[in-house]
Parts: sequence; C-alpha cells; structure tokens
Amino acid sequence: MSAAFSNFEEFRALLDAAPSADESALKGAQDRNGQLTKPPGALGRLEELAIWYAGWRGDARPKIENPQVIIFAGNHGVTAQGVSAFPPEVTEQMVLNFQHGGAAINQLSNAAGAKLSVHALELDLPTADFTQGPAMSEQEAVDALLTGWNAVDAETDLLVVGEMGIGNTTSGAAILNALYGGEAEDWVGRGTGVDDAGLATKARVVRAGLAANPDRAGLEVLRGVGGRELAAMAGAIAKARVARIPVILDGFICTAAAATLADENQTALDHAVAGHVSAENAHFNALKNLGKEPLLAMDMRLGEGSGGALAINILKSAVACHSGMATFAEAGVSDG
Ligand SMILES: O=C(O)c1ccc[n+]([C@@H]2O[C@H](COP(=O)([O-])O)[C@@H](O)[C@H]2O)c1
Ligand SMILES: Cc1cc2nc[nH]c2cc1C
Repeated sequence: MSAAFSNFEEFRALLDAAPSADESALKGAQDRNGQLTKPPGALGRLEELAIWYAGWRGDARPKIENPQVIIFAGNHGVTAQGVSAFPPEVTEQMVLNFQHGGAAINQLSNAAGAKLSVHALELDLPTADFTQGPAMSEQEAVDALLTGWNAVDAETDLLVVGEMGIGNTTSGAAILNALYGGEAEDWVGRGTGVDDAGLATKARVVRAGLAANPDRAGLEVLRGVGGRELAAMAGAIAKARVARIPVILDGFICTAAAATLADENQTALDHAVAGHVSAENAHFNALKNLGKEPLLAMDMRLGEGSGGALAINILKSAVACHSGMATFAEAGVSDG
C-alpha cells in the first residue's frame, strides 16, 4: 500500500480537498429534531450535537456503534531541561499499563463502549530538544502524521485521540504560543505537577523554543516545537476529517495538536467538538481561540484521551435521543 502523502504539501492538499458535512442529512436532522416529543430546544446542546453528528455521518437518523479511542505515545528531548514532575521513562511504563488494561483510559473507554488502540512512536528515539532547533525533520513529522492517519479504523463512527508523553505540556504551550501569540507565561501550566520553579523553567524553555523555531505556519510549528505523538494526533484528526468521522478532542495537548491543522485550513476542525476543558492553565484559552465550547469541565488534567472518552457518553446520549425518540405524531402527543 502506498502512503497517503509523503510531505507537508501533499498532506495540506488532502485537508483542502476534504468534503464538508452532508447538507441534506443536516436538514433532515433539523426537521426531525423539530418534531420530537419535547418543547423546542429543551434538550439544549444535546440537540445541536446530534444534528452536527448527523451532518458529518450523512444520515439524518444516525447511530453510534463503533467509537474508537486512540492513544499515541512519544518522548521529548526537551525533558532534559527539567520541564516535568515525572521522568521520561514513565511514557513507556504507561504504554505497558495501557496494554495491560490498568490505566484510567482503559476503564473510561470500556465504560463508554469504545475500542481502545495504543500506538507508541519510536519511544527510544526522543525528539530533538526544541530549544536548539526543530524537534523533528519534515520526514519525521510526516512519518508520525502517517502513523496517526493509518491508525483510524475504517468502520469507526466516532473518534477520540489522546496522548502519553512526559514533557508534552511544554510542547503544547510552545505550539499555542507560536500560533496565538502573547507571552510564554500565558501558555505554560503545571502539567503533571511542577512547582513554581518548574513553571518558570517551562516559560524560559518555551521562549527559547520559539526563538529557535521562527516559522509560525501550523505544520512547521508542529515539527518545530511539537512531538511525534502530537503529529500522530493531528494525522488521525485529519484522516477523520477526510472520512467524515466526527472527533471529540481531549485535553490541552490534543487541542494544541489540532490547532496546527486549523492554522493550515480553517475548516480542518469542523468535524470536531471539544470533549472537556482540562485543569491545565491555558486550555480554556486555547479552545476559545479555536471557537470550541467544551462539553465537560471536570477538573481533569490526565491526558491519555480521558476527557474525550468521558464525553463519548454525552454524544451517545445526544444521538440516542435524536434517533430514538418518538415524534409528536407517532406518540399522539399534542404539539404547542
Ligand atoms: O490533557 C491535558 O490537559 C493534560 C494536562 C496535564 C498533563 N497531561 C499529561 O501529562 C503528561 C505531560 O505532562 P508534563 O508535566 O510531563 O508535561 C502527558 O502524558 C499528558 O498526557 C495532560
Ligand atoms: C502516571 C502518569 C500517567 C499519565 N497519563 C497520561 N499522562 C500521564 C503522566 C503520568 C506521570
């Protein structure tokens, strides 16, 4: 099988050619929503969610039967600068934990009825320290984008992407600072739990990373200060966009990866909703820049797809109401 793309330009072209939501399914879902046995608007945001889902699936009365959660794991050279409360070995140790079913995401995926896939990306080859130059070459970033692209199952009807990577909140902060401006301090947070000195180190590292990587275009930012697991998340989100598979974004790092796509093409995230707002300092602001209102605010800051997986339950409930409820005519209920 030949690769779907072999450089950034070809990847961009695929994003630019991606189809929009199906207008007739959207219209059909809106009509159906207006006939269901409830006062107009009484299901609040569940109604707009179900209609949005119907449009992307091309079905006015859809079902969610095959949700997939994918975790991508990567290691970061920038951990040498002391940016995390945990050592880099934890990335690989947690991958084993995911594979043995012992992590939070295993339980949350099960509870949501989702299949969980885990992809470790060259854990023994951390990205380069981005304070010294780009974290990845274009080829390395393309390989990671392809891993993500190819990880999405064809029969998936709802996708959550998550990550595991000690040091990656510093990458996320650097990406968002590069794309949206402001000061490094606006974008760094405590991640796995650094103290005030650690927070100051993260701001210094982000500043140095932006100085060493001056290009501000989405994919260049992704390779400059991102990481393999972030590029893989971007690849999976892009594949879902092309295949019209709705996506639930997870936390801070996932949002930063997604933001690089939106910078390349402003419709790149039209098929995505924000699953939650994480407790990581700048996540809310990142979502605001993307125009995404989070479904949940649970003070979670775990990553590994956890907030997105939890939000699958919301989307399933929205679609179950939309597709399962009786209309006023069917139920013999008088409408207003
Ligand atoms: O998703 C989030 O919002 C989030 C917020 C804080 C930490 N994390 C997770 O913690 C790890 C990165 O934290 P750190 O301190 O090593 O940069 C990484 O494995 C993420 O999955 C994730
Ligand atoms: C234990 C642990 C679990 C995680 N899951 C996602 N990021 C993580 C970071 C740590 C440190």
